Amino acid sequence: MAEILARTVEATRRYGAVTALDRVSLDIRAGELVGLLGPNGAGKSTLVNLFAGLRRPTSGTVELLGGSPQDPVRRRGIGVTPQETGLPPALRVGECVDFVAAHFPEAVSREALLERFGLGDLVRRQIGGLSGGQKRRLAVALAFVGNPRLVFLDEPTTGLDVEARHALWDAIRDFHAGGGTVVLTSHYLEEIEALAERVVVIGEGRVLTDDTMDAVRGLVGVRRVTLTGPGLPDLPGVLGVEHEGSRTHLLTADADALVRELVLAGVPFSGLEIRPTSLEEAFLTITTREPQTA
Ligand SMILES: Nc1ncnc2c1ncn2[C@@H]1O[C@H](COP(=O)(O)OP(=O)(O)OP(=O)(O)O)[C@@H](O)[C@H]1O
Repeated sequence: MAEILARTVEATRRYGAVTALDRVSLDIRAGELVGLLGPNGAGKSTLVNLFAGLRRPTSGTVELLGGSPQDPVRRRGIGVTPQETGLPPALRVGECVDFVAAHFPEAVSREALLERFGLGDLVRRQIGGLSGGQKRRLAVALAFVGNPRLVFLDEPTTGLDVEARHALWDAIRDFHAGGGTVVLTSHYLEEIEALAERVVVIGEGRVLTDDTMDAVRGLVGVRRVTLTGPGLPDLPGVLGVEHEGSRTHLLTADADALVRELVLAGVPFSGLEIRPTSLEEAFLTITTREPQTA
């Protein structure tokens, strides 16, 4: 098994009466690309902040690169893009990168970094004059300046247009392909779907699910069988029926059996499509079901 780069053991974080994280135990291993998914206020940012040493747990322990997340030496091995960043408006883009790079023994080259994040043309531009999307890209790029082993990206592509988002995904994939470890949170399910190999679903401060992307998608076990066909009879194993124009969607746990039934019933149909549940459907099912007692 790969080395554990970050770990929480029974970590709880309270803010006054609010329990933002409730006894969370999680290992992040070298080479993983982990997506943290959960509704607003679930505790995702709190978890990232504990890992990155920006907050301490109320109880339980947090380890980063084999030591304390408060240890500056460990922190030099990671990169972080918080959900909100305030960059100094008077600094030029290149100066800002140089300033952050000065904190790391093995910083990447400024040119290579800005190129990778599509900011090459903006090196002399003052940060105050950047668009919102450009500022966000710079904030994400800064997580990679120190040549980290592990990056934490909290909602990295919020506010970016589709093209910029995809470019950023490529940069994250490149980093991962080169052996880098990534933990990211996102509200865009398609982003988690496009990037993450492992999905940790968090709800009300607890880990509800921690599994591979495929397993999370398959968790619900429901398939959607779509076809065009007039007057479908009642068929066994159909959990739900939806109509959309001339198309009918049949939800079932056993698509193979349903198709056999359709054929045996001699129903004329066309345009048969079978689709696994989307991450969105799985996510809604996981986060709205009764919490399991620990
Ligand atoms: N500094 C703070 N003071 C008080 N309460 C806080 C603080 N930070 C977070 N909380 C509360 O802790 C809970 C978890 O918040 P957190 O920001 O970790 O959730 P999140 O999953 O990142 O949400 P979002 O998707 O909206 O960013 C929320 O109820 C939030 O209001």
